[in-house]
Amino acid sequence: MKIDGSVAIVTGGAQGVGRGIVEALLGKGAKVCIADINKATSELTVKELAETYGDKIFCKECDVTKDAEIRAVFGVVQDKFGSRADIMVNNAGICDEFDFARCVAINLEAQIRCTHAAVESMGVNNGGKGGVILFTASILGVIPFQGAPVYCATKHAVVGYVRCLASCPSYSQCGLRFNCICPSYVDTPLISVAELSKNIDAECIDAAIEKRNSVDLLRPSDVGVGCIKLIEDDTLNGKALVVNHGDTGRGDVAVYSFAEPPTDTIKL
Ligand SMILES: NC(=O)c1ccc[n+]([C@@H]2O[C@H](COP(=O)([O-])OP(=O)(O)OC[C@H]3O[C@@H](n4cnc5c(N)ncnc54)[C@H](O)[C@@H]3O)[C@@H](O)[C@H]2O)c1
Ligand SMILES: CCCCC/C=C\C=C\[C@H](O)C/C=C\C/C=C\CCCC(=O)O
Repeated sequence: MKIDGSVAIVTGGAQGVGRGIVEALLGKGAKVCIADINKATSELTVKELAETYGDKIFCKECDVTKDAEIRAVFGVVQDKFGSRADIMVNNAGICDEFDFARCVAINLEAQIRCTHAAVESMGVNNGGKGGVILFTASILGVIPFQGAPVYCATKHAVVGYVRCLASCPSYSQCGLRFNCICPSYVDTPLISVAELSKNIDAECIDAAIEKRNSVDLLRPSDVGVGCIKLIEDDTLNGKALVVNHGDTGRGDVAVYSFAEPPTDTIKL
């Protein structure tokens, strides 16, 4: 699909990976709404980006765990840009093994809530134009990591959800595609503040910390490049695109054992 002139919503777009995706979309000519729970950071980001992109960027405070707030975003976007959304990026996420219910609520349940609202607004059966619904999963959606089993489970679930929706003919008939991006370590606060499980395997956590400290972290803009590919290429549906440095450091990458491999790898 052509991004220039399109309308996009990015949840969790105030900072980190989401901001990288927002900037990639703006750079391709999209008009973008940041839907984020953090009003102050959202407004600061909009202020910075508006210097280049003017009124093509705005924000709407939104807690993605609340249906009414999600639906309000779609309404405000239509009012502001005079057109329904063409691109929805379900990106907001946390890593908290202790408050695991919140981790599931944000990383999985909210992705489903946002998708229901997006399908309603974007589906051609409902007067929408069709488009692309993207998810920020993680490399931990396709490989295990003992330090964060709940986080890993939510990300595996997102990959499964995307594959199901993409293989459903009625969604294709509504003009909708579904893909997810699966980054390895990205340089954002999340990988510093992640609340990892301390009980499962300390050695694995130590190994992960060592790995994180030894690799060049991805930049949010690297993830943006992957998202643009997943949006622009109309043949991509139900894909889980791993973004890493070409080496996960493991020999047992589970995704390759899928019956129909859904994953492509791009080397940066
Ligand atoms: N950083 C990494 O290494 C990495 C790797 C792979 C995937 N991811 C995924 O990328 C996504 C973004 O993570 P990040 O690294 O940019 O983290 P981050 O903490 O820098 O940013 C997360 C953003 O989501 C927002 N957010 C949190 N809860 C929300 C809610 N309930 N409603 C609306 N917005 C909410 C925050 O305000 C923040 O702006 C997450 O889904 C994460 O799992 C991150
Ligand atoms: C020591 C810090 C680890 C923080 C991990 C917590 C959250 C991770 C979020 C991202 O979605 C994934 C980022 C990196 C993947 C982490 C470990 C897997 C290691 C796989 C490998 O060997 O490359």
